[in-house]
Amino acid sequence: MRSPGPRSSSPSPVLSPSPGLAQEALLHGQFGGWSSGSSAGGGSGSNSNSNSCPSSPGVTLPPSPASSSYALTLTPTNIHVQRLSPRPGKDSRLLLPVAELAGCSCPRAPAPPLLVLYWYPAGRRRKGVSRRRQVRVYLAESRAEAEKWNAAIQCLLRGMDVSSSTEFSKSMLPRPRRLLLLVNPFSGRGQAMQWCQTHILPMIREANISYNLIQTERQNHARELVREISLHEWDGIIIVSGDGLLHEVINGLMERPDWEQAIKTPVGILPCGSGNALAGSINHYAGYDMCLREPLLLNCCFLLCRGGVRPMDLVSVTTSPLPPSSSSNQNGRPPAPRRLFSFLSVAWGFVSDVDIESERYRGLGSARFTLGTLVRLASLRSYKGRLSYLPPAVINPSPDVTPQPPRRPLSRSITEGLEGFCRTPIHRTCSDMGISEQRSLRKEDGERELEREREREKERQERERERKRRRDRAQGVGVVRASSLAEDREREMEAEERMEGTSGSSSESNERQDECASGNGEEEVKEDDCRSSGTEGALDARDVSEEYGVDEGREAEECEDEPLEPRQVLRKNSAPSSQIIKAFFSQPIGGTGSEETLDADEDINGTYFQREPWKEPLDPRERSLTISSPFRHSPFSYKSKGVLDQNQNPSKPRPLSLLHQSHSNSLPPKFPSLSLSLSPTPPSSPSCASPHSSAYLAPRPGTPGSSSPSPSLRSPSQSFTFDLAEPAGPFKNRSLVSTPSTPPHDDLLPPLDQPLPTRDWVTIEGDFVLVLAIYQSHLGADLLAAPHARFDDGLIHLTFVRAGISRATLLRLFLAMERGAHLSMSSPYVSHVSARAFRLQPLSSRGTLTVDGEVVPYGPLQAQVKLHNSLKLATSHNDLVGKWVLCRYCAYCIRLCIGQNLATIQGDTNY
Ligand SMILES: Nc1ncnc2c1ncn2[C@@H]1O[C@H](COP(=O)(O)OP(=O)(O)OP(=O)(O)O)[C@@H](O)[C@H]1O
Repeated sequence: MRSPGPRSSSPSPVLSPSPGLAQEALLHGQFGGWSSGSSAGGGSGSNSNSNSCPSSPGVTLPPSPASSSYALTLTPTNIHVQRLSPRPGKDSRLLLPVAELAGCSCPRAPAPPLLVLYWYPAGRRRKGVSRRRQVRVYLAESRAEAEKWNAAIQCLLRGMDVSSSTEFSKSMLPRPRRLLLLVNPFSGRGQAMQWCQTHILPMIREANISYNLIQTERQNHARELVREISLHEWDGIIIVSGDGLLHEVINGLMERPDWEQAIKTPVGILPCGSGNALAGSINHYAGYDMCLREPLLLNCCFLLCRGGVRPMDLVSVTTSPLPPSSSSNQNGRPPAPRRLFSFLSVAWGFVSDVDIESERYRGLGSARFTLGTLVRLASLRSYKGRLSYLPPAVINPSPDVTPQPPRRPLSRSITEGLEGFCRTPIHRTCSDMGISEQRSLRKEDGERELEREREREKERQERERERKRRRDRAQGVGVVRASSLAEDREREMEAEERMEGTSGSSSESNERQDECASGNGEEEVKEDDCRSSGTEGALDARDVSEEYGVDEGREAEECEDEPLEPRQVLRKNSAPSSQIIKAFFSQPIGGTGSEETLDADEDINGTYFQREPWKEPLDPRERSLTISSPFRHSPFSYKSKGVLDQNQNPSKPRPLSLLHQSHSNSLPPKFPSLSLSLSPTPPSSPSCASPHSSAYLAPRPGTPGSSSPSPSLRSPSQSFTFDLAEPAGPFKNRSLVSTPSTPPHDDLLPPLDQPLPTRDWVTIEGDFVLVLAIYQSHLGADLLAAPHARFDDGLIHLTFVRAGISRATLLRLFLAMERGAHLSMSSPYVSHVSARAFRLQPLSSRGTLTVDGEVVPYGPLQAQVKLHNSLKLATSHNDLVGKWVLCRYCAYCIRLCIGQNLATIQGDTNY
């Protein structure tokens, strides 16, 4: 039945005019009541937030028609309900905003023709606003009528463009959305599965969403799953857990070869963890009051059912490598910096300490953080370190800021990233520097060289033909003697040629030696022997040389019994390539090395990339450590040489007095040793600092990425002593690089072990109580740590607290954070800044670093805003309700777009 438009009449049974009815009416009709309603406005309604869900889709409703009747009018934003037989003292009208509906249904026959509306109006609770479930059921005149209304409401819920002229039918509806739900049954207080039954699944069914629910069985299970699944089958991946599981999922997506597409898969979170920071942020952005537990879950689940999607920044984080003792290094591979992607935060000091140490109080739910905060306050620590950040004001990175030219191969960047972590002389000897020099030399020689080569080749062929003729003639006389005579003659000729060669000019000699080397058939055989005796490695090297333009004649240098010394002398210019070949030959072939080459390809730079997509080492120890307290063990802390670690007893809390450089309870009174440098480069960097830094690892002076005039000028600092053992095995210097599909390049940051750019960066060095980098508004569901943060603002919001702050002030800071009022707190020890990238260099020997609440190896770490991810979440923004909005660009690009910087936008769309 087409709506005749809103009727302007009261009293009943006609609808009275209301502001909502000023809108175009899509449908209008009369319905009977169903069962006994309890809410104002009449109709049939039932309130429920419990498991008992009598009118959920698929559940047969009890046949209890009510005597009352209703006039319903559907507009693009509301359903107006008018009770046609008003009850005294009760409001006869009810407004159901479409925005508050999770879904609607029309139960199949033989059920009566019912229109069932699942309404979640916001209601005030003790702590915050939460939605309460109400089911309203109306009996239509016919099934067709019920189905038409059902289709019309679903169209509105899905954000489809409709008007009063639209013929609503079931067929015009898009297919139901399909969600993959990943549930961590142990998150928070272990209630995730229970809440699935009572809250999540009923609402998802009501929203007509198809789903597949998988319980995770172990840590990294979700990560492995999303690496493997075919993503096009899903409209979104929803985490029913805390933030830790979402961290796994995002990194799993980024580890896929098709990560560029994969990361566009909408993801969402239904909070069942203890911190629930992202859920708190979603709740905040949607305009709801702060709330926890079930109210928060209902809000997020409701938003999920509405299906709005917002882009969200993703931050690329590079952490220090795993310590060599971990099993990932037992296969001979050196420790490599770890790249991961973060959606929430990086924390060091107080915040990460509380997060990890309060694991022991997990049973308390979110209250564990309160208790952990009090415990840590009682024994306040500070940590020495250096924090550098790139303020957002710098829009166009200068060439200085991006030391890596874009066309440099990723493998090389990664190798450089290993500086200070491993010593790799041999491979660096045959690195890109030697190759590029060789290649540039050859370029300079250019065509002249080519011409000479052609001439030599001609002469060689001519001589070859002459020899052949002689041999043929000799064969005609008497095979044995004649051939030997011919050979003698050949040898004489060759000797003559050699003599001429040595007495001629150097370039001439050079040519003749070439001829000698290649023109003599016998020598060719020997040389080939030599090559083949050089094993596959020689052949590989030759292949490589062909590809990279390395001199063909270099293999002869390996044949020491060949009469080619003059050639060697004269071929001085090819020294770099011969070094390269020597380096290749000096690699033991077979054994471990050969085995490694099975799953890895080596490039000419001495780094390697894996053929197989890189798999996160599933180190059982790492797994267990991720959610463990550093009191029991300190998994990733590295020791400065000579610092005695007296905290080996895993069961014993670490005595504060033993902390290296820690001030524990006696915090320094005022800005202890704090230095702020705006520019130039920070006093030292991990690369400069590491005594293990090798000249081989350093970029050559004057080359891109080089900041020091000479490697020898580097000044080791005591601050960053990487106590890493030399990895064993022939391929020890190979870097562990990423998947074949290269993950996005960090354009604002040099490799972790190289100095930061000299311009634009701000560096603060001193004693910190905490450093927190956050990109969402909430640090926990009840901690509004960055009130101004937006999902896609392209910014990292840094808060750092310096040593000297009193316990009382620190406590006040966290209390104020609950309301987001901490920014207005004035304390000389507390700073808040925004950045696009930062680097954190802990100088204290022990501590805890977390990324999205997960422990990462302790040591230098850096991060930059990189990608946006289309997070599946709905907001109260009308334009997004019911739509799947996928933005192609990261927030950075969007901001630039506003600034009309098209060149940079184009440059940035490649990831
Ligand atoms: N089945 C499982 N068994 C053990 N650990 C798991 C399982 N599934 C996931 N995990 C791991 O448990 C850790 C904690 O999970 P999660 O962060 O989701 O909950 P939480 O810590 O309670 O919440 P929050 O991070 O919000 O405080 C994560 O590192 C995750 O990888």
